[in-house]
Amino acid sequence: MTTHAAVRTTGLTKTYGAGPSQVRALTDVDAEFARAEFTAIMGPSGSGKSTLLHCVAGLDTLSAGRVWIGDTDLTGLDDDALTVFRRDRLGFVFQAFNLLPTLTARENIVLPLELARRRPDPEKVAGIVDAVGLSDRLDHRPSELSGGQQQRVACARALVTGPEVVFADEPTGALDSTSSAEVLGLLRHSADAFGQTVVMVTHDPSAAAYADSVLFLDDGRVVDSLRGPTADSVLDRIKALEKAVR
Ligand SMILES: Nc1ncnc2c1ncn2[C@@H]1O[C@H](COP(=O)(O)OP(=O)(O)OP(=O)(O)O)[C@@H](O)[C@H]1O
Repeated sequence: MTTHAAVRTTGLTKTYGAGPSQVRALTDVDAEFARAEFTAIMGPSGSGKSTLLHCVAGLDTLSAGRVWIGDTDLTGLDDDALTVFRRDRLGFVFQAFNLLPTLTARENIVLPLELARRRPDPEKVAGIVDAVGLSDRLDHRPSELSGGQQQRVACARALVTGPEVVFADEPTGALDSTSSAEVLGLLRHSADAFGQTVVMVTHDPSAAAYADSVLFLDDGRVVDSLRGPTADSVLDRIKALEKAVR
């Protein structure tokens, strides 16, 4: 299956649990995330944002439907193939940083290359370290870094393998506004300078304004989208959705 989009879903449905306690987190989601673009996913709490991100990133299984990354049907891969695919082709940034505490910043950054038994290209690694502005903190452990610095290490780690798609789940949720701007600037740069596709879940309209477009979810369905968002236009759209739901 050839597709122009970097990431595509058809009929993506996800339910948790069974019987009366079953929760339908996503219903029949058809979505496309354009190549080399930065897309934000927004929506009220519980609307299915994290579930969508986890399903398209191969971190969770679907109940129905399909997910393609480029020409690869993720739903057709077994667990081992999926692990290798995620390691080699995707990057992840989470709200909680998820760095290994006993490793230095430098060791955390190159870990994905080591896991893939790929030799770090010193020039490339230096370029990424430079882009994240951490050259003087590389020998520090995560506990010796600020939250913003830890998240920049996590971004460098996500970018070091040159992934096609970077998935970010509330990457600025635990950061102050200055650190948030640095991390969002990095994600923007990875789309603009490296042609990477970025898909980010956020609650924050000013974070979404860094994206090329915004996909709005409500109650497990895609209900709206917006190109060229600004913080104000995103906020207006959210208010309109809230009114429509009421
Ligand atoms: N592991 C799980 N088991 C059962 N229900 C779950 C599980 N994970 C999520 N859900 C439910 O699925 C729905 C969507 O959750 P999800 O976390 O994707 O929403 P969200 O939009 O990311 O929310 P938030 O903004 O609060 O993080 C919610 O009703 C949630 O309670």
